[in-house]
Amino acid sequence: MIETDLCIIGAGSGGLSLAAGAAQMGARVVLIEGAAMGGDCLNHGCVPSKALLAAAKQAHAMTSGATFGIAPVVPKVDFAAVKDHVARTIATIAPMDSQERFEGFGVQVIRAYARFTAADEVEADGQRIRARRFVIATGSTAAVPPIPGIDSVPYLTNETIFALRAAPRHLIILGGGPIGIEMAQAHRRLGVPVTVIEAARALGREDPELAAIALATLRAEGVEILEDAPVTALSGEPGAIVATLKDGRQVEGSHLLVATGRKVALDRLNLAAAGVEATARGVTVGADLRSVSNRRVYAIGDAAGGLQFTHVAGYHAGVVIRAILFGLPSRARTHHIPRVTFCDPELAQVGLTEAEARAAHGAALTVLRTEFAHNDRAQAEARTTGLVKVMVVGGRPVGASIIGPQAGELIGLWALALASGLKMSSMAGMVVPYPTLNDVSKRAAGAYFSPKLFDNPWVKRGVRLVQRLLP
Ligand SMILES: Cc1cc2nc3c(=O)[nH]c(=O)nc-3n(C[C@H](O)[C@H](O)[C@H](O)COP(=O)(O)OP(=O)(O)OC[C@H]3O[C@@H](n4cnc5c(N)ncnc54)[C@H](O)[C@@H]3O)c2cc1C
Ligand SMILES: NC(=O)c1ccc[n+]([C@@H]2O[C@H](COP(=O)([O-])OP(=O)(O)OC[C@H]3O[C@@H](n4cnc5c(N)ncnc54)[C@H](O)[C@@H]3O)[C@@H](O)[C@H]2O)c1
Repeated sequence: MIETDLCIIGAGSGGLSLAAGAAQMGARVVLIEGAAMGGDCLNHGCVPSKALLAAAKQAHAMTSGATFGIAPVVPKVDFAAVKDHVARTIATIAPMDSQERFEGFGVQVIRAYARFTAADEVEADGQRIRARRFVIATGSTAAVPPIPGIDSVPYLTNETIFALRAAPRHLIILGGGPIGIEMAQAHRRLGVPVTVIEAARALGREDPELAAIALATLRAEGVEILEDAPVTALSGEPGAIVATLKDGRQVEGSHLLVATGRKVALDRLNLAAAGVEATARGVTVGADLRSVSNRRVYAIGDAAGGLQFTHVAGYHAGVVIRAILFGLPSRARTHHIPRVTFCDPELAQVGLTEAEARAAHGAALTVLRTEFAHNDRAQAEARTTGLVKVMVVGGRPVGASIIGPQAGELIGLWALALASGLKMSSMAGMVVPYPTLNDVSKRAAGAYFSPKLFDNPWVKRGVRLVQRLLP
């Protein structure tokens, strides 16, 4: 029997952040991981997908230099070597998440799947762990839709696609969410024919105007994206898979990637033994991320049933650490959480989209827009596709949407503004270096004040009066 202050189940983005913080601040911590240290993000998610996208971007650059006077060439893609780059990236980052590093912090790491045996006890690898507090940080896995025939055809998920060493002859991707869209563009740029089949609207959570720009770019690069196209049956054999759509159309491909959303990983936990309530979305928690039915238990990251991002899992770790270590009240908020789909151009959002802001604030809403085409750096780099939209209520931003080069970097400024409740005057008053892409954000903020300054007869009268009086 191990007695400890804090037992964390799952050594992914959330569990690792919490374990490192709690142990370094003096708590006795047991961390239990059933598979690879680092969880989805490192092994099957963010890291491999961004490494693959980077290789794809390099390939694309070779085909798109004509504007600069550089003759396009068809890149020779060594698919296995691309995968070596992906594997190397994971291996280089892995020591940060390793068992040894965490043991160095004083964390007791157990490599096995954990299950609750009582309200205050879990079992893993034959050991019983009793703790003052438990944190469920078990993440999620690919949700596989119950399409007739799906069990009779081989399919890939995020856990298997990065291990493919040979380029698919034709990749069918089921689902046009962030995973589907990122994987579609990455594979297409590496020379793979790709068809995305989306049951509803691709990038359906994003501002439709911005999503349309991303989808148009993918289509122009040769990705076939079928929307409102539910699949009614899957058939075929390895290397020749057929998806039959509701309207009777058939799509044939060599490989099938299922990217239709996530299922929280709670099955192995035997939650009933601990009286921890959960739904298909995740552990039932309040804003404090504490189980509503067992106050010893918290849930963070994907398992908490909300936004599913690595930075959210890390943020959740910070929220619960306050309560668990210091007994202080703390609540997770969402209004300042950014998200990025790392297609090219990148698509980034923080706070409310235009439609959400209009529904919430009606006539009090002002929407500001600036296009990358008005940005000198974007012009110099011939990367002018995209725009920034800022939703403003009462002189403060309530949301920002960006599609364009480095949107994922640019959204950080607006995430800070929303988190800190900054006014538009602070954003407009900021001095950014010239020429940088960040000037699009400053320009958008400036647009909030331009009509008040430039189209205002009182300002003009005031200036004329002062000019008459000044010596
Ligand atoms: C392809 C893909 C790309 C993504 N890209 C991004 C991105 O660019 N940016 C971003 O912010 N997010 C991205 N995400 C989402 C991100 O990976 C997740 O939101 C994040 O990993 C969640 O962290 P977590 O700690 O909740 O869970 P995870 O990181 O999944 O960790 C959970 C861990 O718990 C372990 N576990 C499960 N059950 C048990 C048990 N009973 N006992 C012991 N251990 C257990 C698992 O083995 C796993 O290691 C991506 C996801 C995918 C699939
Ligand atoms: N860049 C990032 O931050 C990033 C990248 C990838 C994933 N993620 C995280 O992982 C989560 C999961 O990503 P995802 O893309 O798998 O899920 P998702 O839920 O975001 O999108 C799934 C898409 O599949 C569609 N779909 C559902 N069932 C279908 C079916 N039977 N046939 C065809 N289409 C179907 C849905 O309409 C939806 O558009 C994301 O929501 C996000 O939180 C983040």
